[in-house]
Amino acid sequence: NQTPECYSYEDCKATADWLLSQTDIRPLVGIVCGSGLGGLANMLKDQVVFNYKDIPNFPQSTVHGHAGRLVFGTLKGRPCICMQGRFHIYEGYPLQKGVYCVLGGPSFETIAECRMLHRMGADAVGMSTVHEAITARHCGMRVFALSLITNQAVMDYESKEKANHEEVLQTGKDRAMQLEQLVSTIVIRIEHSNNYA
Ligand SMILES: O=P(O)(O)O[C@@H]1C[C@H](O)[C@@H](CO)O1
Ligand code: HPA
Repeated sequence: NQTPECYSYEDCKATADWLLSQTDIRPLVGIVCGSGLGGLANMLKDQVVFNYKDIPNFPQSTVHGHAGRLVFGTLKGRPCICMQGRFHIYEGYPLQKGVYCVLGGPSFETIAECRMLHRMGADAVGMSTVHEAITARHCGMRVFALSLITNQAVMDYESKEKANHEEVLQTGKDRAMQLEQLVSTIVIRIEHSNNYA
């Protein structure tokens, strides 16, 4: 296993599919065990254990005291998964990040603005979501936000492309079914977790 430049959706799906095919356990909770805390995984009953080196596309633990094992099992009857060893940016792994930046709108960003935002670390730009998330947190709500990336930001002065609302609406339509399924699944899982609380 070599550290890739980045992990694509396909890489991650291959890893997940492989793991799911190896065990019937479907974890509700994931626990990442840091230095010296790998023993937490020993609390799991009915363990199914994988060494990181045997898992397709999986990074390797390099830090002393990180066993490099993925442990499935149950904790107090609830299906869980423990990572005995985690990964750090200083080990050379790419950060799987997505920074959403909000601007006031209603006009789309200029090319100069897109370039500036990109340099500042933004991966996506929009005109919503952040305000709602801030307000909801202010009210003490737990927040999960999900943004569909509907169009590419135009970064090139030579480009003939221009962000437009028709494309945004079309992509929304194209992905509606997947989003409906994703959101329903998330809602079901939230109810499920709350039942255990
Ligand atoms: O409400 P959202 O964030 O989906 O709406 C976006 C922002 C603008 O109103 C419009 C741009 O196409 O879509
Ligand atoms: O390109 C965009 N910019 C800002 N807001 C947006 N909402 C959808 N697409 C965009």
